[in-house]
Parts: sequence; structure tokens; C-alpha cells
Amino acid sequence: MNRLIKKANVLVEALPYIRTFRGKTVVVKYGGHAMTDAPLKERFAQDVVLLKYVGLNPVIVHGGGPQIDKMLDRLGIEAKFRHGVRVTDAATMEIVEMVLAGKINMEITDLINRHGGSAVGLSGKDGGLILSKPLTAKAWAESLEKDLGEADGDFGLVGDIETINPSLLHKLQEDHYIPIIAPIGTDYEGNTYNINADLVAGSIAAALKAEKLLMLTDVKGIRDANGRHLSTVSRKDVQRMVKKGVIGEGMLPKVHACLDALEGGVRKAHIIDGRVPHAILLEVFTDKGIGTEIVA
Ligand SMILES: Nc1ncnc2c1ncn2[C@@H]1O[C@H](COP(=O)(O)OP(=O)(O)O)[C@@H](O)[C@H]1O
Ligand SMILES: CC(=O)N[C@@H](CCC(=O)OP(=O)(O)O)C(=O)O
Repeated sequence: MNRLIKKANVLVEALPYIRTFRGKTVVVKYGGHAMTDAPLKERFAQDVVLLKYVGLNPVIVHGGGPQIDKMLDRLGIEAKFRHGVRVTDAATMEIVEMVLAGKINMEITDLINRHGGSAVGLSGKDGGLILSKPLTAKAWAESLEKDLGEADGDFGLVGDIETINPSLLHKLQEDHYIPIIAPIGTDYEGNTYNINADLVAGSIAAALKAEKLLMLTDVKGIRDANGRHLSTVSRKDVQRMVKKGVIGEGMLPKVHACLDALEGGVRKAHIIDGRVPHAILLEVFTDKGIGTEIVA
């Protein structure tokens, strides 16, 4: 009996959050490192479907960096990175699009549908969702607020986001679909671009004026210089930690995408551990939440 009462209490704890967030948009960035084992993927899908069933509007933006690396390796193409960005030539772009839009996007769409949701897979090409231009080293340094030294060449077919046209997403949401977005962009000349998925998630969240942006990754959140977990981090903290080299690598675009999203009108941004089962539900529907909240 006690166990049953506990179960009821868990549901009741979620009630105020369900009431507050009904009809609101939650953008979830599902990182390549968080898509690890099959049971975790199932739990991710359950969480997304549950959000939808209780009246929220989840929108998923996925990554797939490790999966692209694996495919490049299989095909004997060397993966090259500069300042955390995949240098993308035409051959690499073909593989990036195949893996992100052709494979991962369809897997996530199928997974969510099998759990009772109505997911629709898209890339930034659909409905002119992501208009892009080439990312320059200067623009990348600016968006990370970091001195990257000499602007040593460009990144090839890596995209910077020019505009997000969210009209297709609004239509899908009106019809109760869950959009699943691959971080691929296009320009008016028909070029295809590879875009960092964190940046896409931040810009989509801002364009939708989302209630929340959740970045699922493979760490508990942000660590300080002593390896301690931080539950809240401000722009000033970020600037200080980036300068000291405490925040680096893949965490850099994540925190900046969160800060830009907050500036763009998103209410809350969190970096959470996608390795924790039901990380999304724990963040959205509990008093304590998990991970690191980024505040403007
Ligand atoms: N201060 C920090 N706190 C936590 N993680 C950090 C920090 N600085 C760098 N990182 C690194 O950032 C990584 C997350 O980025 P990334 O691997 O690109 O994730 P994803 O594939 O989910 O986008 C972590 O695994 C960690 O190694
Ligand atoms: C330009 C650039 O670096 N694009 C990324 C896109 C995928 C991504 O961002 O995946 P994660 O979120 O799993 O890291 C890449 O090619 O790996």
C-alpha cells in the first residue's frame, strides 16, 4: 500500500508543473553522446511522449557527432576538427547528411512513434526551416566569446544560422506532431551545411520562444575547476570559466547556445545528464530538477 501511495505522491508532485507548462514548448537537444544504449533511448522516447500527452509541446533537435565519426572511419575518410568544429568538405558533408538526416533522424522518429507519439522527422531543409551561410572562424570565436588565436581558414561546408523560419514547426505543433530536427541547413544557392546541433537547438528554442531548452549530454552538468558540480551558472561565471579553460570542448557551444537562447526569449535553459534514466521528466516535473541551469 505504501508503495502505491508513494506512486500517487510522485504524480501529485508533477501536478503544478503540468498546470504551469501546459501548451508551452520544450526544446530538447539530444546529443550524440547521450544516445548510448538501447534502454536509455527507450526512456528518452517515453519521456518525450509523456510530455506531449500531458499537454507540453516537445521539439527535438538531435546531434550525432560520434555516429558521424564511426561512419567516416568505416569509409576510410579522416575526421578533422578545428576549434571543436568538424571541418566539412563535400565528401564529409555527404556522409554527415546521410548519418544525421538519413539515419539518426529516422531512428528517433520511429522510436517516438513506437512509444505512442506522432513524430515527424525533418532537417533544416524542410519548409525552409534553417537558412544558413558559411561559418567563419571569426563568427565562431564571437559566438563562443573566446579568442581562438589566428583566424586560420574556414571550416568548409559548416553552417552558421542566418534565420530560422518556424512556420512549419507551428503547423506541426497545431496538429499535435512532435518535430524531430536534424542540424542540417541550406542557402538560396542550394548548398547544404553541417551545423553544430547545440546552436540549432538554441536558435530553434529562441524562434519558438520556448519555455525551456534542455541540453542532454554525457556529463552531470557543468563542473568547476575542482571538479565540483554547479547547479547554476551565469554569463559572468561562464566568461570567467572559459578564460581559465575550465569550460572547454563540447561544453563551450552548449553554454553559449543556452545564453543566446535566454537572450532570445527562452525562459529557462538547462544542461542535463542524458545518461540518467528519465532525465527529462526529472528536470521538468520535480522540485529539485537535475543538471546545471544557465541563467542570463
Ligand atoms: N566545465 C565542464 N563541465 C563539464 N563538462 C565539460 C566542461 N568542460 C568541458 N566539458 C566536456 O564537454 C563534454 C560535453 O560535450 P559533447 O561531448 O560535445 O557532448 P554532446 O555530444 O552531448 O553534444 C563533456 O563530456 C566534457 O568532457
Ligand atoms: C559543424 C559540426 O561540428 N557539426 C556536428 C553536427 C552533429 C552534432 O553537433 O552532434 P553532437 O551534438 O552529438 O556533438 C558534427 O559534424 O559532428
